[in-house]
Amino acid sequence: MGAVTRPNEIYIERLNKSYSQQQTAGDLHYIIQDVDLVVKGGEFFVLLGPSGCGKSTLLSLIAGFVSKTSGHLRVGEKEVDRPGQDRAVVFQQADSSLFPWLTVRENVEFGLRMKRIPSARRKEISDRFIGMVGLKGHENKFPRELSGGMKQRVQLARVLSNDPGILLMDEPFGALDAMTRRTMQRELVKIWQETDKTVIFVTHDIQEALLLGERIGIMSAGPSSRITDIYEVPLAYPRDLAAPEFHELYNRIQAHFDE
Ligand SMILES: Nc1ncnc2c1ncn2[C@@H]1O[C@H](COP(=O)(O)OP(=O)(O)OP(=O)(O)O)[C@@H](O)[C@H]1O
Repeated sequence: MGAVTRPNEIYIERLNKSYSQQQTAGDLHYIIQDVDLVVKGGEFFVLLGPSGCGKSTLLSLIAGFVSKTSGHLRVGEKEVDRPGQDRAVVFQQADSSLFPWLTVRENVEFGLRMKRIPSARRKEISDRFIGMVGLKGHENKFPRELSGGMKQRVQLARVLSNDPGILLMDEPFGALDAMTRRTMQRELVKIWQETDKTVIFVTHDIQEALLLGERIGIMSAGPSSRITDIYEVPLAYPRDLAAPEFHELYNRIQAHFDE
């Protein structure tokens, strides 16, 4: 018997995606081609690659938003063919995912309300995650009254309150100013350490990848993009930007993109 698969483990083998039904194997019009990847349950994995290489496409495949052309894609024991409550996506722009007519608390509790969780329990859960993302005291504000960083925190609290085993994050801090971005990166690491979720985090920023990931998968430029290399990051959290090991890894990864 093989090892027991955790429900928040992701298994990808020879995964292909083409947006045209007419494409056949070997055709250069695949967006991603022959992607192999296993992400362990509870792991923080970063997908790093140049703009347009297919990072969001791979994330959307894992989310079940788009269907694969061929290959295997499993979450736990199940082949992915649609979105599921075991996976949640955090997008770059919180605006498109928050309801402007609901307060911070109502936005965070939205999924719980849909699941008909009683209000006392909803409040307990939303209090926990609003606190965790540092929004205590802002519960009754509407999205229009919040900064970009605060909206992104609401999005994260809402996703966490639904308790998915897997967080799929598509450049979630890309639109934030540098200082807010650093704070959010630190807090995300803390939240991940507290909740044992699997995180797949998409970025094209090497420094961000090195601050966050236990492993970093490098995607080649598209079309027919693949994960060409995987780096282990053997540095303790919180990561020290000034450490020589950090610079050394940064330079090795940068070299991929200079070729
Ligand atoms: N619905 C679609 N139909 C056709 N082509 C698409 C579709 N969605 C994405 N693509 C193409 O797939 C390729 C990869 O796009 P994707 O958004 O996955 O890249 P990315 O690495 O996330 O880029 P970025 O870092 O700029 O967000 C691009 O060439 C894009 O034009």
